Amino acid sequence: MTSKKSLKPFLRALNGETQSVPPIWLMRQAGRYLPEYREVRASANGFLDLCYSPEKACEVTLQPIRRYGFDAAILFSDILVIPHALQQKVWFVEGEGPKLEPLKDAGDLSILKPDAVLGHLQPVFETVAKLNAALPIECALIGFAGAPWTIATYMIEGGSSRDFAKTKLWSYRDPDGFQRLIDIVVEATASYLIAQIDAGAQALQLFDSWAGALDEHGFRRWSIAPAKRIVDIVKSRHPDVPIIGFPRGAGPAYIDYAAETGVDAVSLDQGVPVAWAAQALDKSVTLQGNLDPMALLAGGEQLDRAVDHIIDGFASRPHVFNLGHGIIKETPPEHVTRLVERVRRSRS
Ligand SMILES: Cc1c2[nH]c(c1CCC(=O)O)Cc1[nH]c(c(CCC(=O)O)c1C)Cc1[nH]c(c(CCC(=O)O)c1C)Cc1[nH]c(c(C)c1CCC(=O)O)C2
Repeated sequence: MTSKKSLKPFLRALNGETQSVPPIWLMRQAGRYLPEYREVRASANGFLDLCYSPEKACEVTLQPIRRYGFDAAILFSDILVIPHALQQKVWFVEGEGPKLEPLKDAGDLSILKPDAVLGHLQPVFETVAKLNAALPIECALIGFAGAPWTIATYMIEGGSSRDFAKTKLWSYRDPDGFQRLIDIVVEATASYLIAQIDAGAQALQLFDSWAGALDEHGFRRWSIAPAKRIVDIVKSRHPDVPIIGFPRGAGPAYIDYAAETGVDAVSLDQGVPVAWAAQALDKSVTLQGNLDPMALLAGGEQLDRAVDHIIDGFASRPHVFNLGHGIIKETPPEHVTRLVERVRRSRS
């Protein structure tokens, strides 16, 4: 039997424990700001090949753990492996980001092959199993997926987008057809996350990176409702594995997300005021965040001040220190060293 005390610090925070020094990990902690990542990346046959090569994916996941001793490792993969596993065409262009052959309307949904998903993703589960064996005992392993709304934006826009016009217009003009796409992604994502836990993931994060683009009604239907269904399905199989929700840009709607989806924690973007979140969000929910990635890139005393503000503001609640969004690739690795030392300075 594992007592609460013997849990890793990161899992203790997700379990609702307030700690004098919060555990820390960073979104996109494995990536191009690290020279050792760039070296492995150059040896792969493109970015997706790196995601599907268990040995290499395991190596790049471990790199930031070796360098900084973070409290959690996040599986190295990408949210776009789900459209790819559904047999949509997905590729990455150097310097431009992801490209997909876009779905135009509900008539294109027959392209998607839900039965192919788990077979396609076997290499990812192999990476999870390797990591589970390789990670230091005090370091937790996070599995993840994109939330259906965010995944749908890539599937419909064919890549990154500024205004999500095609996706939003589809959702307004043909909500039933759009719901069918969301349902396909919900089912694929829930089985993908369950398989990650079966392979050894100890916590999950659901990235709804573009939740902030939705209006009030859209947020309920396309962000909260699908997240709740995924949480329900995953928890029916693995009730004890904590889930972090990240409805980036949700603003005051973070309150509804935390209360209504069933997640154990929410990750806050840097736009959320610390004092507001600390008092307004359900006390049973662990808060993660929310340093501005640009403050980390800038470094220096302003970084220290921003870190202290977050640590102090969340001191009376269970908290996981993180960024408000992914680390920027120009960030000097020494700034991350400074950040980790600052967060842990009271740890003896
Ligand atoms: C929207 C999104 C994506 N991917 C992800 C999100 C959600 C989080 C967020 O909002 O940032 C999530 C993601 N992407 C990656 C991880 C791995 C684990 C980690 O956080 O260290 C995770 C958790 C690796 C990656 N995913 C990507 C890279 C860089 C690609 C490379 O090495 O060539 C990495 C390390 C590529 C990617 N993947 C995606 C984009 C838009 C891009 C291009 C942008 C960029 O180049 O930074 C889609």
